[in-house]
Amino acid sequence: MRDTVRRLVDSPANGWRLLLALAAILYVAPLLVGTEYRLFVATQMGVYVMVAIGLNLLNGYGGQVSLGHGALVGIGAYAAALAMVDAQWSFWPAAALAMAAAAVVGAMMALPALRLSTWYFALVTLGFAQVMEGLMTEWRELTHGFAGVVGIPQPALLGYALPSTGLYWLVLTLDLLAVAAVASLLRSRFGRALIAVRDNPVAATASGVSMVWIKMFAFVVSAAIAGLAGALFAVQKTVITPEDFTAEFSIFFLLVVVLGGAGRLWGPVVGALVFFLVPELLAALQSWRLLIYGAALLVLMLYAPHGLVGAVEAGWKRLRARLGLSNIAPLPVTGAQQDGGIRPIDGVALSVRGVEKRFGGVAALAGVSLEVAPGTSHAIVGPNGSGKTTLLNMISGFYPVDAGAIAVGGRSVIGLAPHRIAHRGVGRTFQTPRMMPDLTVLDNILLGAFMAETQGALAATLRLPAARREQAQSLAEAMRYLDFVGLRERAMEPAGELPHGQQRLAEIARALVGRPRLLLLDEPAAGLSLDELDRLGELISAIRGLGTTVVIVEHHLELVANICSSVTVLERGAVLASGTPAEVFSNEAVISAYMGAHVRIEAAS
Ligand SMILES: Nc1ncnc2c1ncn2[C@@H]1O[C@H](COP(=O)(O)OP(=O)(O)OP(=O)(O)O)[C@@H](O)[C@H]1O
Repeated sequence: MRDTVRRLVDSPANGWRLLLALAAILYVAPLLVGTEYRLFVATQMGVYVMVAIGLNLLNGYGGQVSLGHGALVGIGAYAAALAMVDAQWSFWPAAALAMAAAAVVGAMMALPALRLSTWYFALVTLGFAQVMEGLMTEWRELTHGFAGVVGIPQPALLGYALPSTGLYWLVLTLDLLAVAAVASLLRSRFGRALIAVRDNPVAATASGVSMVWIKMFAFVVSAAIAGLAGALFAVQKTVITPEDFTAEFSIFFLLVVVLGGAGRLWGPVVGALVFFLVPELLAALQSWRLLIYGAALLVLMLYAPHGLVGAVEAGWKRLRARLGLSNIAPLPVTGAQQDGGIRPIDGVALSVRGVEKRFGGVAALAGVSLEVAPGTSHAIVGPNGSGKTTLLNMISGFYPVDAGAIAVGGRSVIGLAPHRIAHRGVGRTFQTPRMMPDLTVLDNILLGAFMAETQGALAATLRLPAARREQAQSLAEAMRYLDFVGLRERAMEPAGELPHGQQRLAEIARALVGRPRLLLLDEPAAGLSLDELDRLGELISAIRGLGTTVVIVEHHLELVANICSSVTVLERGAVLASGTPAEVFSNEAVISAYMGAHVRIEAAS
């Protein structure tokens, strides 16, 4: 018995079979048990699923809360209805117009997202939804005011008007296509960037992702999906009025996403199903409905924060563990696909001249200068608080420069945003590793390939051959760098489960996948065991061997002496000494200001 269950649970093909069987049931159900009323409810649910799929992309995967999606559905619905009724368009061009109109309005709505924090932004979207509702009522010449748009015709396919079963099938098909499209978008660099912006914006930016751009992208795609749902909403209801698109309507979609499981592919489907079926089943308890909803949501938030799908996933993992099955997915690449070594990198020079930075009354840097030749490794050392990390943050654009000049490869990077500096070939790691703990190590590393990939979002979503080829290349490249840092065996484990030292190595691998011409490492040896320290030394030498210029902030002076050809010592934001490790570490001023203290620190720890 246990073996049978084990076999059933362990076959990935069974998951697909189940999915196909469910889809087949959904397609044939109207022929077997369909009544007009049931078809109406099922189609409406399908339309709502569509909105929730789009909102899940934005909210679940992108971490942006929109309380205005109901209004975007309204815009799609009005655009399609007016085009079909007043301008006699057929359904498909009207649906395209609905998507475009919602996308444009969505982009306008997203503009504040670029400046505001999540919850302020949510409030802005709510306000926006109210304004849109007002416009739908007041702009009578266009929207027909309170009366709304009536007599919206049925969509036609190849010249034949679809009966209600046909509309149900159309919505079902579009829902399945939308899930598939979101799934393949999520597997691409766009999806990885979106999730990274949600989970670790600093890592995303350092990997070359523009926060502004990716948030805008998510909002526009999500709005376009809401627009398409709006067009379907209009043809299904045949009459639309401003009252259909109230603020509660918007909040409803957010609840569907949260209930089903934000950031879970099938979350919106399950959420909408429960929101629709429960009232049907609870018809006898109609007056208690809101109370039951509220209580259910509270319980869910407390005990299943990842929604119903999240709870099922957790249960599934427990079941697999109990059956002695691994929850770690197999590696998606074979050794053969990984063939081909790591290509050399063309390192660039770094020049820092008279750089200053103040934080209130503290002068973190007071006129620091240093030069690093291409392809060499340079260390920045100094007592705690001497300004080392601040300098790295300024070279990589995370802090603006108060005064002075910084050039990478002879070109100034002053005033550039961090993601733009990353595009100039500057990669970095952080004092505390910036990993996305719930993603696999491999997915974390793949974020580094963001800049190397060039395929557009549409090509990635449609999985065109060129996009698939590029993704396969990135995967192979990521695996090569995981091998390089010695983490191949742990590629499919959640990054958060790696010990601290390995997270550091993984972060270096991520930076390397971006093929940095200048690599900034912030205290890579902190917290490493002696073995790991040896490995790190070899690794940094190997990285320099690739050709990359390496700048390393480090307290571990033996490591510095072994791997760096030049050193700058900072003290209280100024350069105390610079030269070869031998020169610097025998300098009296350095010994008394730093190394003495350092030796004391080491002795104490
Ligand atoms: N974001 C910030 N806001 C205010 N002060 C800051 C900020 N970042 C750094 N500082 C201050 O600037 C000075 C230099 O800090 P920094 O982190 O660059 O030193 P560090 O040499 O990297 O030290 P450590 O070896 O401890 O990492 C310190 O006095 C610190 O308190």
